[in-house]
Amino acid sequence: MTPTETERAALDAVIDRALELHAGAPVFTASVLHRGEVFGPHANEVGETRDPSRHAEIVAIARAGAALGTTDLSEATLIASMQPCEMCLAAMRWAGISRLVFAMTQTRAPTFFQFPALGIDDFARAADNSFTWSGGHGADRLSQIYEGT
Ligand SMILES: Nc1nc2[nH]cnc2c(=O)[nH]1
Repeated sequence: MTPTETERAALDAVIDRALELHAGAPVFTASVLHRGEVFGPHANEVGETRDPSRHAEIVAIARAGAALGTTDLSEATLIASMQPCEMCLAAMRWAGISRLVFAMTQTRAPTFFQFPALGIDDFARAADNSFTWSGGHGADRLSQIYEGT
């Protein structure tokens, strides 16, 4: 899948936000792009909420759904600084999102995944390819945050 210009612009903003927030520990950011409107960037809220499920993508999906008054984000694209983890891929699917664009990849930063034997291709296949994705865009800008961790 080739990201649209709007998706690339939203990804650039997500990357910028991660770099702004970065102060040592890895930081993750994500947005939901829905009909040209960007919800985000939002950061991971695991630390402040003490909730291990509060990944940036979950926050972005929750905020977009709340703002739009729906759980149906089937017209949206999920945009993330890091390849979404297994939990976030499931949340994306529950929201009906079928387009995904991200920067850093599991291949380059494998430590952030709980099921390392499974790659995103495996998840797409297991979901009957009901979502398309494109990753690695701008990943070099984030190598200081995620690589070598
Ligand atoms: N993609 C992603 N990976 C993570 N690993 C730990 N937290 C996060 C997060 O918020 N997003």
